Amino acid sequence: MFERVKTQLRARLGSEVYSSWFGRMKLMEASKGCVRISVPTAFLRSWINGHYLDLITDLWKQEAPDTLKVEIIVRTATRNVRATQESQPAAARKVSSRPQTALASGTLAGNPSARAIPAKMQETDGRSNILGSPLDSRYTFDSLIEGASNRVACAAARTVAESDSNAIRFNPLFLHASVGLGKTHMLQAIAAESLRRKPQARVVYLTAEYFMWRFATAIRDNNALTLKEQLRDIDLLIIDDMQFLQGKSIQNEFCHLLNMLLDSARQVVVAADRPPSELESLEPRVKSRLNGGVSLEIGAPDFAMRLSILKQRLASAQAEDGSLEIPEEILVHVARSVTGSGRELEGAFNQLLFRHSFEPQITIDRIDEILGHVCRAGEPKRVRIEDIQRIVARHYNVSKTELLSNRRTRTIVKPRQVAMYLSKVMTPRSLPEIGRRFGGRDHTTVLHAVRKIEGLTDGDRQLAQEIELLKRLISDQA
Ligand SMILES: Nc1ncnc2c1ncn2[C@@H]1O[C@H](COP(=O)(O)OP(=O)(O)OP(=O)(O)O)[C@@H](O)[C@H]1O
Repeated sequence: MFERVKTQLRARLGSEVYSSWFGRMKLMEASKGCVRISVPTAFLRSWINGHYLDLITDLWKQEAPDTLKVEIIVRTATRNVRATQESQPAAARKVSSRPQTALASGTLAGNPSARAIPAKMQETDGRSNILGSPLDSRYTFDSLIEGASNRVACAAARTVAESDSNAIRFNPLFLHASVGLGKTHMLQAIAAESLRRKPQARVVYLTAEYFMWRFATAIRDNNALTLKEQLRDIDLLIIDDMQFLQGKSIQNEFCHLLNMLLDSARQVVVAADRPPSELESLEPRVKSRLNGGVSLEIGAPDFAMRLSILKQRLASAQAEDGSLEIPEEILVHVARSVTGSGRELEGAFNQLLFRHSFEPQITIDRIDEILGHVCRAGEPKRVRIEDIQRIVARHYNVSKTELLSNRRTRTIVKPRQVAMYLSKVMTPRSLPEIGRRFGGRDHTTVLHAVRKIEGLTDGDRQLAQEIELLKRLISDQA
């Protein structure tokens, strides 16, 4: 039923709007007339509530007439955030996953409905970062552990934070890394250090989603001009999670701003989960401007870095609880076992701290049990060929039997080739294995399909977007 509602939404709103706002929706619950759909950020929740809730409710009612209510919820970080914060409309900041985050009252600039901001995030709010998101005061260069995987990026970040406007060297500075490897930490450290050195500097740190929200709200309230003038007047613009910048008109605005800042020698720093050339949803002009500076990758931390991160976490936990003792051998064991991102390490450390509070003599075996859970959570999800076939068939409105049949009509050949292509790129299965799963076809047929779709997506933007949408739908199901 959820798939049908999504198909209807896509048909009514078009692929671009659909993938911008609905691509990351997940159905959490549908019972007793109540439907709960989750999205990853408060920004998306607020936007969907404000613009599309009635439409979604109508579509559900068409599928299930006894539907009373559709509710959009945020699926992450809810443990740290009080209900009052739920009304906050913007992905104005990236909420840290630390459980001890405290809340205090305050107001986001220009955003009266955003009432609660974690206390540790308030220090620079109300200063020069007024147009942007509040900074988390824990994210500084002092707390950023340097090592082989981020040394070059750290050096560039420090140079940017320390240089004055006559000595700009890397512009724009583009940092990319997969999730949890410290992009936000590094960006906010740049903002904090710049403000520390030049308290009067106009520094703006924003997530791309917040940028979209600021513009969309300003356009709605006929304030776009004022906002543009304010943004024009800044010294350092820092944009996080660039991969989420969607929509042609917002990208045009961003492109104007980027051109204007770069041409007037103002520093711009951008981070994303991939390099500029791979940001499929970005307009070529934006990509090319972002490509014109320096692009650096942050890699996964090695053992030495992981151990340093854990030791640093322990030191700050000990600053709050002087009696806390965790033997070094345990930290070494955790650093060896949790080999993923800083965020996974943080998760492992929080688990450790929690267990330690009622099991102070915790053994390495017990830690393995606990970390088994943390490590599994960090593993990539396994995508199944059956899920790919089911989702692709539904997307193109053909049956799975038709997809696997020998019929050669165009309306079936294309979905079949797309499904084979996705099976190749999203699973570790070999070409012969994929052929077998597609009604006993030869591996050369699968190879032909893969090449055909690869060739088509190069020139056909709509197909490329369709493939991206399908990838997301499939990953969400995995
Ligand atoms: N080198 C590091 N030193 C200290 N802490 C780190 C380092 N790398 C990551 N972390 C910590 O790991 C957590 C996740 O980092 P952060 O949020 O900056 O990652 P990200 O790359 O922005 O993730 P996402 O792609 O999900 O936005 C943070 O608490 C951060 O402080």
